[in-house]
Order: sequence, then C-alpha cells, then structure tokens
Amino acid sequence: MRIGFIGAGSMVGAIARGAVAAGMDGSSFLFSDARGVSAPALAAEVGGTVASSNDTLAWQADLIVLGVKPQVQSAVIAEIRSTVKQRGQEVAVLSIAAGRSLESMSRDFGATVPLMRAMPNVNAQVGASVTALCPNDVVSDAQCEAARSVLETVGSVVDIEEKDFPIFTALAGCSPAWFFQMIDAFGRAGVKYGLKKAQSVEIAAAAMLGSAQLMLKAAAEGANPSTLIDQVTSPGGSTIAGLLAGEEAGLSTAIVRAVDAAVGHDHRLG
Ligand SMILES: NC(=O)C1=CN([C@@H]2O[C@H](COP(=O)(O)OP(=O)(O)OC[C@H]3O[C@@H](n4cnc5c(N)ncnc54)[C@H](O)[C@@H]3O)[C@@H](O)[C@H]2O)C=CC1
Ligand SMILES: O=C(O)[C@@H]1CCC=N1
Repeated sequence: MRIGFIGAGSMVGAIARGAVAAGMDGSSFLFSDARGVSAPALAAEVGGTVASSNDTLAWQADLIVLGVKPQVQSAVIAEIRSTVKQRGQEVAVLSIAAGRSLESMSRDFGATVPLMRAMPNVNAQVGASVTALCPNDVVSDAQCEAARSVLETVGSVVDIEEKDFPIFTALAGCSPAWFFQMIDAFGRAGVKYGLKKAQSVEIAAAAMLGSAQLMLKAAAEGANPSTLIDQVTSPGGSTIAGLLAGEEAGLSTAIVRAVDAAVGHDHRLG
C-alpha cells in the first residue's frame, strides 16, 4: 500500500516515523508540502519519496493523508479532487484536521469519495497517541483497516461517531497542551520552593505519568478518579489542604472552561 502524506509537519512526521519504527516500509511513503522543505527532509529520514505536487501524489497513493492545517485544507482538496474522483474506490482519503467534518470535506470534493476522519494527538511522537477514527459510508473495510493499522503504529485507535469529534478533540487532541501547562505550573511551584525548574518539571511529569497509568488500571477494574483521590488524601493531611485550595481557585471549573472553549472553536472550524 502506498501512503501519500500531504503536509509534512509535526503530526505527519510523528505518524510517518512511528509507522516506520513499527516495521512499515518507508519506501512506500510519498510526501508533499507547500514550501518543499519539510517533505524532502522527512522523506529522506524515513526512506520515502517526494511527490512533485499534491496532485501527483494523489495519482500515486492508495491512501492519502491530509496532514495540513484545517484553514488550508479546502485549497489542498481543490488541487486533488479531480484525480481522487477519477480514481473512485482505488484511493481513500484520511483527514487528521481538527474541526473539518466529513460533510464539509465531501462538499469540497464535490462528491462522496472514500473519506475518513481521524484525531491523533502529539503523544504520537512517543507512540502514545489515543486517536479517534470515523469512516464515511463509502470507505471499504479494507481501506478503514489500512488507515487503522497506520494510526495504531503511534498509539491506540478508538472508533467514535463523528458527532463526538469536537469533545474528543478537546479531551485527547488539545489536552496534552493543558497537561504541559499544568506541568509548567508545577515546575514554577518547585522553583518557588527552591528546586531547579528542570528538576521540578521532571518530578511533576513522572508523577503525572504514574497517575495516568494507575488511573487506567483502576478504571479497567471499575474505579473512578474519586476512589484514587480518596486513597491519596489522608485525614488532616497536606493533600486535602491542597485539594480544597485548588477548588477554591476554580481548578475544576477552569478545566471545564478550557474544554468549552476548545469545543466551541472546533464547531467554528468546520
Ligand atoms: N499538532 C497537534 O497536536 C495536532 C494536530 N492535528 C491536526 O494535524 C494537522 C497538521 O497539524 P501540524 O502537524 O501541527 O501542522 P504543521 O504546521 O506542523 O504542518 C503542516 C504542514 O502542512 C504543509 N502545508 C501547508 N500548506 C500546504 C499545501 N498547500 N500543500 C501541501 N502541504 C502544505 C506545511 O508545509 C507543513 O509541512 C492539522 O490539521 C491539525 O488540526 C491533529 C491532532 C493534533
Ligand atoms: O490546536 C489545534 O487546533 C489542534 C487540534 C488538536 C491539537 N492541535
């Protein structure tokens, strides 16, 4: 299977590197980008080929990954739509763009072509993305499985209904940035109490990683976050002091507001 990546930025880079690290053949990858800088560099790194244009790539690939920003996606689809329509079931398109619905992309293509929508996250760089996937009605099982197998090289894949993409994008696509923001805040707190910033960041990140691992294990056994919070919170201890101070400062509300803002923005990108 030839995979053609349009756009060769951070997300496509993570997916292409992850796929090759997982044993996929990089020589079957094609790349194109707007400025002709990142595509040649990525192609050289993974052993792939640079396509001379987005349309050339669309002629050659079996699976086209639209890895450009949502704001330029319509222009890219305009360049490839005639080719994609001519090729019919021979080629499927996988979009990783935030906010771009299957319906709006079909409108850009001017036809219902085999089209899938996915939402990975930046943790793909370490093989730990949780990625949503949703095909349209004309994607074959083989095409969907081909896309899934590429995405699974950089983490887990969950099938969700398309209506749930905005909240999934907030909870999984955007949340890494908010977790980094939290780690940065812990880092500053460490500095306040005399630790070096780098050391504080490392300690907070390790604590966050362990907490996430424990949460996933406990959730699989039916526990919820409150159960674990109670396990940490000793009567009269320092955790309850911090927990209540955090709530007084609006920690939970701040997180829900961040999600609200991301979901609202996603609806406007469509
Ligand atoms: N960065 C993230 O954490 C996530 C990003 N996404 C989505 O992934 C997509 C790509 O995002 P990033 O990799 O962060 O962006 P990026 O800015 O790192 O990469 C975009 C790439 O598109 C190329 N490009 C721009 N115009 C083009 C054109 N006309 N033809 C061909 N290539 C063109 C650029 O040269 C660049 O290589 C976006 O749609 C974004 O919504 C999805 C999940 C997470
Ligand atoms: O900020 C964005 O729009 C994209 C979607 C998820 C992560 N980055």
